[in-house]
Order: sequence, then structure tokens, then C-alpha cells
Amino acid sequence: MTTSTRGVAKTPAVLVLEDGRIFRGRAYGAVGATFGEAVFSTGMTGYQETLTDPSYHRQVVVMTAPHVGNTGVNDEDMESRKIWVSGYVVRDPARVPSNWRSTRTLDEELDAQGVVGISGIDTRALTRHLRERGAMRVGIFSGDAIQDDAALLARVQEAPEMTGADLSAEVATTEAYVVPAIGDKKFTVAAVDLGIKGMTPHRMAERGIEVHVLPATATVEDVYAVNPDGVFFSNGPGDPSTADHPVSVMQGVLERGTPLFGICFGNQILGRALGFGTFKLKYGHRGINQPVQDRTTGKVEVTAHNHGFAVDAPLDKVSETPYGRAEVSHVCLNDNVVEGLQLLDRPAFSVQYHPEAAAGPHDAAYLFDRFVSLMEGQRA
Ligand SMILES: NC(=O)CC[C@H](N)C(=O)O
Repeated sequence: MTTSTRGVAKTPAVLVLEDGRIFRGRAYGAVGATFGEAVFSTGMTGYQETLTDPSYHRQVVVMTAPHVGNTGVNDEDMESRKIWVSGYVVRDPARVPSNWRSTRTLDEELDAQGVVGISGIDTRALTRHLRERGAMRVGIFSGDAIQDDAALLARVQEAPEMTGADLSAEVATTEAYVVPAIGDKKFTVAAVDLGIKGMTPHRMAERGIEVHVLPATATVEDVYAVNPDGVFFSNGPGDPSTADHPVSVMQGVLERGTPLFGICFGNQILGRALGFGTFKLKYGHRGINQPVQDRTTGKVEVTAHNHGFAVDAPLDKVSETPYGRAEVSHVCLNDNVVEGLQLLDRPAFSVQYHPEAAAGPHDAAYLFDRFVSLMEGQRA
């Protein structure tokens, strides 16, 4: 629920966590009330890409970087058509953005898109609280939406949880569309959109791939109707344990042995398609500075992450699955969470993090080349 708008720098705002902890600050962006899962991102840059990543749907993002908005907002760094976060928390917003590409301030953009935020709170204390107690539901209330604390807490405790949330259909395209190859077309890929970021088809297009982006409801027949050389499953919001439909579509692709690549939600779907479980992490991984080891090469990459769930697969052995042998290909060096899976008998792999970057380092871009190699191998 959002009510109104500008000139809000002094409008009071309250952030209420579901366990009763309260922070008081000032309105940022739109004035009103909003709810979501409170999560923190450690990215020092790339707020525009974060805000427009559909995987953040129904999440209230706390920025650990203390000063946000310095480079304003431009029209080039959007990862989708709109801001998806349900609320935004910053300590000290930039008063004067400065960047040659900037056309408006972040405060104005949040307001124009009806996104309720809060500023001027101790984001370090809030982040430590979430790290100790875990991600939880939160509400932000400003202006006329402020009531007494007990009433606000009751509203937060009625808000839906992230566990069990099935959200892809709320963010994904409803119509199929094509992202043309840049330069000579070498391959066709069917990309199942579960909440795809714009940079992902772009990274494929740069490699001569024509990408047919299909709705989350696409069937195995829809996938094969585009005559693909490879099939891709995207990132997306929500709890992977609800994603039964994409899991069954992926199983159809694995049965046929078409080269397959998945990112983030796509990695969780591959985990489920192979028979592994998924579980909710205490507070998740969000940021652009997470160390991941590629266990095939031993190399460590610094990578972009945004996930609250993870695959429960054994790190120390090769697993037998209905589609042959599978192993954990990548692992997070902070906490040993599974960050990638690969099949040994079929051309299929996935990663839990974001090789497309946007924002983030480009260390993992080689994974798009790996997908191309799989498609080349299938042709040879
Ligand atoms: N970026 C993503 O695809 C996130 C996947 C899933 N929603 C999670 O939070 O783990």
C-alpha cells in the first residue's frame, strides 16, 4: 500500500521487524506502508541493478553500504522494466547525485514507482540483528500510515512469509519474446523466464545466441517448439520448493539430453530435478563480493549473489541420480553452501550465483562459454 509522495525528507518513518525490534527514521522514496522479507545486501555499488532484479520481489532490502544514491538513476542500468524490491532501507541517502549518465535521483525514482523506503536508521545494527536472528518479515510505515507500535507489529505478523512463496508467475513475462544474436547467429536457446535479469540474455546474445525467452508457464512442447540447441532456466523470486512446474519441464529437457544451463533459481530447480532437497538459509547471500571455488579448476572467483535458499547436495561425493552421476561443481568459501551443480553423463550444469554480473565482478563470465561449448559438443 502506497499513498503519496514528494517533499518527504522530514516525514517520519518506522521500520518494524516481526520479532518486535523497531527502528525509527525518515521516509525515503514513497510515503505509505509496505511489507516483505528483510534481507541485507553487501554490494557497495550497483543499487540500480539490485532494485530492478525480479528475484527481489517481496523483499525489503537493507543496504550495508552507508551512503546510497551517489550516482543517481539512469535508463541503461535497469535489469527489468521496474523496481521489484517491496521496500528499501538506507542509512544516509545522497543529497546531490553526481554522474554523467544520471537523469534523476534515487529518491525520486523510488517515489515515482511507489516504493516505500526508510533512511536515517542504524543499518549496521539492523544487519547484525538479521545476521543473528535470520531473515524475517518486516514492515516500513511512514506519514499517515504510522500507528502505535503494537498495531504496526500485528500488521507485520500478518504479512505473508517467504517460505512457501510461489512468485515466478508474478514477475515473469506472459508473452514469449526473442533477444537476437549480436553478430552471426550460431545457436538458438530457449530461456524459461522465472524472473530473468536483462543482462542474462544479453550475455548469451554477445556469444551469437538467439534467445527465445519463454513464460514461466512454458511446457516442454513450448521449449522444443523453438528448436533449441540449448535450454536455460533463469533466476527468480520465491521458494524453490514450490517450483514444481519448472522442475518437471527441466526433467523433460534432461531426458532428451539437450544442453542445459541454470542460474540461481535455475540451480535450485536443477537440484530438485535431480532429486536433491532445498532449504532456507538463515540470512542468505546478497552482494557482489562472495568468494566461490570452482571445484573443477580449483580457481576462486569473486561473484555476485542474491539467494535466500540453497540446494542440499553432498559436497564430498558423486551422487547417482535418475539422469546419471551429478556433483557439486562450485562451493561458497564463506559457508560451504552449494553454489553449482554439474551432471557427468549429460550436458547440464547450473550455478547458484550470477555470472551475468550486473552488478558485480565478471570473474564467472566463462560459464556462458561453457554453455556454448556444451552446445558445440552436441553438434560435433
Ligand atoms: N536470484 C535468485 O534466483 C534467487 C532464488 C531464490 N528465490 C532464492 O532466494 O534463493
